[in-house]
Amino acid sequence: MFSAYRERRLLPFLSIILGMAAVLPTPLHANSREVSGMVEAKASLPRVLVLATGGTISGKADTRSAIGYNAGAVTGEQLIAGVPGLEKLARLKVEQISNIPSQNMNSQVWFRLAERIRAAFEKNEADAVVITHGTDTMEETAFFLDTVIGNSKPIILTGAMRPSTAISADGPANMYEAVKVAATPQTRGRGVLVVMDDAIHAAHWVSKTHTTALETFRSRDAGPVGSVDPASVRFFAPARARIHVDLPQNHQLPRVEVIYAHADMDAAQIDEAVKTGARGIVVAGMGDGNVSEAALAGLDRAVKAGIVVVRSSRVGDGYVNRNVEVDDDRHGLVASLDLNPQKARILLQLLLATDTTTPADIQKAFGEGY
Ligand SMILES: NC(=O)C[C@H](N)C(=O)O
Repeated sequence: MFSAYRERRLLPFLSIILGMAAVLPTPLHANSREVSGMVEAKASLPRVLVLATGGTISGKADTRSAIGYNAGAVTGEQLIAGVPGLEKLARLKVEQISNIPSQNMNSQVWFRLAERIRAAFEKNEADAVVITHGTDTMEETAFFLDTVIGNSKPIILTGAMRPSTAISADGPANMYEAVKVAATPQTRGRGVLVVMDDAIHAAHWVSKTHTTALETFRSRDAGPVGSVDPASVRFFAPARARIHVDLPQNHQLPRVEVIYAHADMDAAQIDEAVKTGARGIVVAGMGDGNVSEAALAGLDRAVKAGIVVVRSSRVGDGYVNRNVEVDDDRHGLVASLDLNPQKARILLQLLLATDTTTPADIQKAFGEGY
């Protein structure tokens, strides 16, 4: 409900206390919590529902080593309390959906998120949603939600590369910018976005590209769709048409394997996927989605067994187009165009789960070219 949003009463003696807060030698986080708690969020501000799922943004140092930490150790509520100024951007309500490192992200959490967001928008409980998330699988959650939620209200994912206890933790700045983008009217109708390190990325194109750097998210080919700084939000690319698939009603996704191609590749993993009951295979192919002759023969066996095979690429940029080096028509294969293997897997899972099963129809959903 509206009243449940973080609206804090303006305390008497605000200016005196704020002045004290500025000179007291309290730690930054405790100080920020105090200050933000004393400033009332205006009723005219947009309502942003924060859904916390875990990740390094909720990480805390662990004594096992100088750099060790556990992701998903701080709650969403604590996280918000450490970001001064949010109350000037939006009225926030925080809910904890999970508290896991995103290497453990799974379809149950995806369905929980999708249902919660759908309900919040349908019942007009929120004007936008911000999801705090680990960075390892952020692009996958973003793409899943972008595909199943048709609403034009903003949905922003953000996270951090450094845990909350690190020197120069990036979580608070990313959180601030995510709420700023969520609260900006121009963000409507742009699908699910990832806001990290001053950049705004579309779910379709964004990928994590560096193991540890703050500047890890990159959008393939054309780059980010916008930028954000403490003063402004700017979009410099038009909104992309979204692929839409209905949320499967039974909340189940079929098994789809991603198989990574390499020199000297045989068909062992492909045959194993067929034997163990995969409904689909996505190949992270070499270059333009290529595989060896031996692997292609394995893919032929998979297609004959009724498994849908999508060719994607292990290369980070460019399109995998139909019938270039591989005769997709003859082999009955689908080309992923600009979806990377992990996102192609999600789209194939959703299509199979909603009874789109022929390679021709699946190719249509992936797109047939621009
Ligand atoms: N920076 C991060 O968030 C990495 C962490 N492993 C996660 O994805 O939860």
